[in-house]
Amino acid sequence: MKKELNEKLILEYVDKAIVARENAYAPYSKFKVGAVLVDENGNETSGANIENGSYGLSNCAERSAVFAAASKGMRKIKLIAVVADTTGPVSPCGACRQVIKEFADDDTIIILGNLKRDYKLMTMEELLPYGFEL
Ligand SMILES: O=c1ccn([C@H]2C[C@H](O)[C@@H](CO)O2)c(=O)[nH]1
Ligand SMILES: [Zn+2]
Repeated sequence: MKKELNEKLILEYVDKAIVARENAYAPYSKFKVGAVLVDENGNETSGANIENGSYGLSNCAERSAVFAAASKGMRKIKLIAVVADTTGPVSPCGACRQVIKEFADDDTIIILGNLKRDYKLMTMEELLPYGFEL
């Protein structure tokens, strides 16, 4: 998949994550995050962060996207793009890195971006080296 990726396509995924971010429910932190992922069949699913008045029950955008995809039967993530309104590309939390890894390969493409369309391209292995595996 990496070979087929060019800047135009990367920015298309950044833009899709920006659209997904619009559905974020973040009345407490006001920090909206969006994610879009592509599975091995080319199917796309998106997610946004969904907060709760009991703050600890809030769910990040990345996990929303992965859980939505897995609930539809998706079992292999080939690419995931994440965006937030950050100065540089957003950096996913540790919990989300581990949850993405469950359905990823070492060479799964990770696109980290922001609303200015700055982006950083990396692999799963780079995002979470030495992650937990059963
Ligand atoms: O990579 C990240 C980092 C944070 N959040 C969410 C969790 C919470 O709703 C808000 C502030 O941490 O942003 C994400 O969705 N993804
Ligand atoms: Zn997270």
